[in-house]
Amino acid sequence: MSGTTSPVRRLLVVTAVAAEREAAAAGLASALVPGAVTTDSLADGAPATPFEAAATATGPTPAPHPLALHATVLAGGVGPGAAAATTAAALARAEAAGRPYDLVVSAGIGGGFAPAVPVGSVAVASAIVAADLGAQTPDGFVPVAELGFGTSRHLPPQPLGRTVAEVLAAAYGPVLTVSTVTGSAERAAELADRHPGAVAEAMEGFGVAEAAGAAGLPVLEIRTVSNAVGPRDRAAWRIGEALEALTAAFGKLPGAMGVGTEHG
Ligand SMILES: O=C(O)c1cccc(C(=O)CC[C@H]2O[C@@H](n3cnc4c(=O)[nH]cnc43)[C@H](O)[C@@H]2O)c1
Repeated sequence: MSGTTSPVRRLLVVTAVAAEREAAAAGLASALVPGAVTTDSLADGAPATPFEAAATATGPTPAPHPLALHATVLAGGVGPGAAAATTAAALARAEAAGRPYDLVVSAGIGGGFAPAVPVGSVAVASAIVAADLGAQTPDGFVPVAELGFGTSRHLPPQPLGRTVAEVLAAAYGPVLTVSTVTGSAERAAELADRHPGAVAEAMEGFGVAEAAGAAGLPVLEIRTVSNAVGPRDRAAWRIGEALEALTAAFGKLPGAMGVGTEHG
């Protein structure tokens, strides 16, 4: 059961930076058979490589079952533009190779809306929202969709999105994509006011979702919280804690999708 229209056999996970990629890949590798996880970095032109889990099992390596889940974890760069470009390139490359993806996940660390979503917790998107794409007017911000151009949000497939949130014990609500990290209490309050129930903000989700949508693919966003959305205090970001939470979350993801751990 995947919650998408067909079973997920090939998964593309898009993070921003290498530390996030390694954390997500380690979690997936802990849940899948050896060889089922590949890492990639279109941002620096590096080729895809099989992901080697830190603790390698001894004995013969079972071949991944042809129907098992295969995942590629990509570090696609920071911000919605880099995320959209690298995701689109990865999807096109896989399609051309005859191995198209079934599901795309935007993932990494993010800011959590306090106090509901504290540092170290997990957030799963019920909607992936372009929170600062639009126009500033004398009456306030107008989203790009209300200006008559495109969309301002993408909706993850159901019931998969909600199931993943439940299995990951995650806060479930809109995750905002911003091009500028929030740095004041006033801005945090404005975003929370404009997006009731928002659980987190980050910088790539909407870009990843635009590329997935253009390819006709479903998309999820999973964030682990390194900092509170609010006054800027970069020294207080708990990046290590958030990366550990990312590994734990991705260790649970295949089970949440109900797919792909069987050996051949
Ligand atoms: O310095 C490091 O070791 C390190 C390791 C992993 C990630 C980073 C980043 O700085 C990633 C930037 C990334 O983080 C997201 N993010 C995190 N908090 C927020 C926030 O409050 N508002 C918006 N974005 C946030 C964002 O998606 C960036 O891509 C460093």
